[in-house]
Amino acid sequence: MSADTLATARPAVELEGITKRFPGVVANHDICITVQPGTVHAIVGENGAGKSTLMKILYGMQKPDEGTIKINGTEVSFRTPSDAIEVGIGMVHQHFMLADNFTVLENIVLGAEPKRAGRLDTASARRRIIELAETHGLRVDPDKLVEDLGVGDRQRVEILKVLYRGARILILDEPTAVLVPQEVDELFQNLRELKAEGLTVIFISHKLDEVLGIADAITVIRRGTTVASVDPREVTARQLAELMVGSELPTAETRDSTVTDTVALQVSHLTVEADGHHPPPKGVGFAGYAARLREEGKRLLLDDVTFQVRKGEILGIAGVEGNGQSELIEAIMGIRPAHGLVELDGRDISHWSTLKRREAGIGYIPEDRHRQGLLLEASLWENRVLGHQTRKPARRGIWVDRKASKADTQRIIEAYDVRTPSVETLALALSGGNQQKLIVGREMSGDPAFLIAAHPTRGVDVGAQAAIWDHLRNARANGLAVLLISADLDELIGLSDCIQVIYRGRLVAALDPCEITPEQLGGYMTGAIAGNEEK
Ligand SMILES: Nc1ncnc2c1ncn2[C@@H]1O[C@H](COP(=O)(O)OP(=O)(O)OP(=O)(O)O)[C@@H](O)[C@H]1O
Repeated sequence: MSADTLATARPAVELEGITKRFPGVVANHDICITVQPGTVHAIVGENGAGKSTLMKILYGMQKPDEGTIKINGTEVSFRTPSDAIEVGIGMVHQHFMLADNFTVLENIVLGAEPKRAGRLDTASARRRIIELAETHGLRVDPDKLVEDLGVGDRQRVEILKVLYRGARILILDEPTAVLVPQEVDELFQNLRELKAEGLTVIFISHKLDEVLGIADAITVIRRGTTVASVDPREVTARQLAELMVGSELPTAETRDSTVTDTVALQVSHLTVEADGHHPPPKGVGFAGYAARLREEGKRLLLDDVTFQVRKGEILGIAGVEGNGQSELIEAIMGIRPAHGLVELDGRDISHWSTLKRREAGIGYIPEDRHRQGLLLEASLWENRVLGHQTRKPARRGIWVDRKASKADTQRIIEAYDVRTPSVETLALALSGGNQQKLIVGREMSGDPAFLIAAHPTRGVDVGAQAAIWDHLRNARANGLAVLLISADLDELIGLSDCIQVIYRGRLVAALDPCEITPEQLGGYMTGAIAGNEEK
């Protein structure tokens, strides 16, 4: 940009004195941020700092109580996201909002269809999508079904979708949380190209190394207000973390093995069919059944999975989302029928209900905290009891023991640093990271024998992440067996005693976390490096 244009270029976004209050909480207080056009601007802050609230205000989902918003120098007031889209703002949410059984083209135009004589003008939509994809280096095939796309491609479709609606300012909410390192590189390349085209990107992230790698400017929010605007060339990840948290961070771990010889969970020949569950014919055992189904041309979501987790061990499962990890968790929890054997402490639990499995001591941190982890309309203490109704502290005789449940919720709030006004607060009023901390605390309570931890620190800030890692390590040292599924490769490598890679429903490689780099792991996960058990 020449000095002249620099002098005349108006900021893409100016937020001045933004304040937003919720009952009992000031989520945003006097926030001031200026985002220059054609830049990538990162917003960082610990859980509950107020980032999402601010982005919702900028996208017209919430109204500020005070303050002004200017877009390209003009003051605006949004009532709904449509108003924000109208002036060129687009939002890519963390959880993709695409329809799986529609094509890329259909997903992109959905809700903004070009019509000719009252009918969908597919030809002009296709032309425009191809043109947008080429201009911004976002390669996708418009005719592919979304269900056949990998995570990185789906994200590109989401970005194209907002560009198609004319966005010049893009808000990305934790865009790298679900990507492997290679995909992160591609996304960043895309963002650089968007920038070169003069578009502005605002993005929220907890991964500070990545923020430093891509951002042109960084704003730090702490306890609802802007505490610093920093130049990424002038700070380290550690300094940035300390600015966020306002104190020093815990130091790195020691890696002493606590793995015992006692098997807590044994999974044998676990197999899940894509087109529903059909019990095997009489006389056919589990071993070899997957091979038989394969020969019959059946598509398998889980393909003959066998492994064990011993007491004191964390077994990590690495995989690009959609390679069978959800099916694996659901089969172990008894949510989804499967062929094969699941044994807990030597007992066959394959035919037990989910509730019975939980009562037998399986803790479960689910991957989707909104659908499976929390009742958003219920209070925190009621959520503490959820799924644990039949156990202490919830149960007294046939009644729920409210007093004990509330006291235990308070204990979790303190031990896991859940930021909330009280145990009576509704779960929906907590920030995403604080909801996650509550679930982790609940599932670690009551001495589980075996814990499934799916993305245990997704969406939590660096301080809380270190605390959750500590809790997991301590529990492991006390004999807990953990199955850790995570998209965060540093987390997998840092916590696991062994890492298994899942690819197209199969366990294809067993790796030593002390010897593997995130890049190599990413290679196995995407199939670029062939595993040793390919059939
Ligand atoms: N609808 C709501 N009702 C009441 N309080 C809310 C609501 N939404 C957010 N809050 C509160 O506002 C504060 C800021 O939350 P926000 O979700 O903006 O944080 P965040 O920085 O995005 O956190 P995270 O990194 O955990 O997602 C929190 O204390 C939260 O509990």
